[in-house]
Amino acid sequence: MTPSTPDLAATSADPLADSPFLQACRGGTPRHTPVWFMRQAGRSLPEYRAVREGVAMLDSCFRTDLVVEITMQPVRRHGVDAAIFFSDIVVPLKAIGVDLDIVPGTGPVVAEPIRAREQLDQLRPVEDGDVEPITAAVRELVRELGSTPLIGFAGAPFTLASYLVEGGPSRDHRLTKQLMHGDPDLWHDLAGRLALIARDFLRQQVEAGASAVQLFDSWAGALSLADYQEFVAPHSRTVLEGVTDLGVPRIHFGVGTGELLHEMGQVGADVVGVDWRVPLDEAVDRIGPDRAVQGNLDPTLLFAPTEVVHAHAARVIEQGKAAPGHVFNLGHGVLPPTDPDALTRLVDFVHGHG
Ligand SMILES: Cc1c2[nH]c(c1CCC(=O)O)Cc1[nH]c(c(CCC(=O)O)c1C)Cc1[nH]c(c(CCC(=O)O)c1C)Cc1[nH]c(c(C)c1CCC(=O)O)C2
Repeated sequence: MTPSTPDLAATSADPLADSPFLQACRGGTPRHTPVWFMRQAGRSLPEYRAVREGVAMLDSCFRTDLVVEITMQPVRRHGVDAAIFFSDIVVPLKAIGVDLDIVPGTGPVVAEPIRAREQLDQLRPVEDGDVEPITAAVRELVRELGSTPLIGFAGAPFTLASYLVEGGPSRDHRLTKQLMHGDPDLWHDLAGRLALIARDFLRQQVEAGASAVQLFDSWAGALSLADYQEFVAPHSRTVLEGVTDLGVPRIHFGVGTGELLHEMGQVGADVVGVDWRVPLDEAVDRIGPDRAVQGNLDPTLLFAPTEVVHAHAARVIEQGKAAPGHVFNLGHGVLPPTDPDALTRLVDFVHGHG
């Protein structure tokens, strides 16, 4: 290169090169502890409730303008270190034509719950055309977000299967476990199809510009370790290892997964999300020293006085130092009645403290 040639590396510099979130995911020590919140976009924000007025949840997920606006809202308001793409775990199922809806106050409800082999054919692969408004939103968001990374996500096979088999949210996942143990071949076919759907949905988001992914196995904590290993781990591995070549950090999270943390780290995760039940230093002992962690302030603590929230947050940051990288988050999603100012104060505290 002659001295007069512009330095290409400098002119096309990667705006995400200094991202504290990406550095922590990769096991580095960024300038401050990065923080984002599961469900940061949503009902805790008055600006969210305003734009969602009169628009059904699933319709909003297929409207590029709304996805972009809703994803940006918490980034503008709280100054979090990552955006999470506004969508839902059932969106790829809706996109391939599964008859389901998201009922306010309940969650996903499936018109014809899956109980028999003949019903599996509807679970075909997600093609690019099925999710065009969504990938368009990802492309637009990545431009608008600049130096803030975008996290893409999908629901893991077990959590998706639970909604499809039960027909809606379930406390005990009875029918799902009945299928697993009563007809293991059908279970593995179902979970295998869901794994390909989740994998392809993640790939589509990353190819459109998302710079990390999170696989939500929210309800995996309902399983014993033995059942997780036999019936779930191989399928979650298909999803996470199916995006390895894209080179983005992979976060894997579930609720009540204290007994599964090690295994969840072994199915292709770079970062293991931990709920509030297990202190992060103890979680690191279980997961092993070669994974970053994400978590884990109890979301209900945000209803406590600020000094109590911050004392607990300081403890989370301290305990997170046991891991090679720590992304601060809640132990599960933001609860809708949370005061958004409490979230903004928490972001400022984490940035000033870590
Ligand atoms: C289990 C699960 C679902 N959806 C999701 C999970 C995994 C995460 C978790 O464990 O919480 C994932 C999800 N759903 C939503 C996001 C948005 C991104 C973000 O985190 O900010 C994410 C990451 C939006 C949403 N998804 C949903 C809402 C609320 C709908 C509304 O605003 O009317 C939002 C903002 C609906 C939904 N969808 C689901 C539930 C249980 C609900 C709540 C039902 C209710 O209480 O009304 C299924």
